[in-house]
Amino acid sequence: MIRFLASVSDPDEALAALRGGADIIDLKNPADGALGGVSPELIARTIATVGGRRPVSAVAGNLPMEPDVVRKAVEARLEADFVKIGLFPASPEATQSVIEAAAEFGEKSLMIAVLFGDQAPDFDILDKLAACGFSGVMLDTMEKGAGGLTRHLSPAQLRDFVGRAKTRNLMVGLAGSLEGPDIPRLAPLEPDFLGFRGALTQGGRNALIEESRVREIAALISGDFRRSAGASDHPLSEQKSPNEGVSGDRVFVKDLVLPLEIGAYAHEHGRRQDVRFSVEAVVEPIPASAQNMADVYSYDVIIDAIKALAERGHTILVEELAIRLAETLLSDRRVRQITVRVEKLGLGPGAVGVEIVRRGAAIGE
Ligand SMILES: O=C[C@H](O)COP(=O)(O)O
Repeated sequence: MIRFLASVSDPDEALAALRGGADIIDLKNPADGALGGVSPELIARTIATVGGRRPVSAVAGNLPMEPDVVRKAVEARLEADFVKIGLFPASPEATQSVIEAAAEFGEKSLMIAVLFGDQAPDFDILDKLAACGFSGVMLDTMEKGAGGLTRHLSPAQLRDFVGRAKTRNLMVGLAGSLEGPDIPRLAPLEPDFLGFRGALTQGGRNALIEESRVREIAALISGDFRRSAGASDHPLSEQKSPNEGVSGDRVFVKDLVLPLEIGAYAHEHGRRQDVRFSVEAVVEPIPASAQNMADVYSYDVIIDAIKALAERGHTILVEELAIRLAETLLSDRRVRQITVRVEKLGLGPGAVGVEIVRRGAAIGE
């Protein structure tokens, strides 16, 4: 099970996170950089408010890699269930001495080391963390304006990190400007927790977190993305072609490209990107006497429906576009089956998207 860590700045936000379904309440001052610390007094008040309903973690702060400074900061925060200690860019010797200095607290609180995915983190340090009594390790990002974790580290690097941590019995977390669409991409790596702050607000990570947004992220994290063994709908089992059994003539529109506001990531909002539509309608056989538009199902109807879709405001998913289009076109009783392909063309690979096949009610779907 993947747990949901929500970073909050005070008791009120802690309650919003708790009500929204966060599993770990993580205290930090987001206005003070990646690991801005809050006072021990605020930690105590938040712990009292949470009242044992969830574990509370606290960051030690944005600290220089000096053993005495880090030791003092951790000592003042031991009331929290976890203390997150940032391993900021420094010489290997300085990093090692900070880890060794923290070793004395391993019995009193669970210590989580934070590495930064945008600062060329050294995963070899995990051996030292395990040897010095750390309970866990996580990745975050330091420069919050420079893109999320998945922009800085490849899927293979993230998998390597999670695997190495687990092999060393370290609890492992991933964070760093993560958004909802990152969850199904990171879930297969099976981290112990995913951490969020910016995605829980409407105006960036310094705005107040909103319970409804916490709820959305909680729902995505608890969703089951894994196929259980022996499931009858195994992808390799024999599938009937969706076109089987539907007869008729075919009217199609191929490769109509329109600029649309579409996408789930924040960077896809407020701009248009090219989307390619291809549609094939299986329709009643065209009568032999057909001579004018009244006798046929026109491809113009398809083009108009696509253009109407492009006029609407921002759409999150290509799937939604495909389904809306299929529904619109199937409302014409002459249409027996619709195949809709919707492709985004601006995301790097040639095209990414979805193709769906839907049948009219009379055909039985
Ligand atoms: O510990 C997790 C961080 O607070 C994540 O913050 P962020 O999502 O704004 O990068």
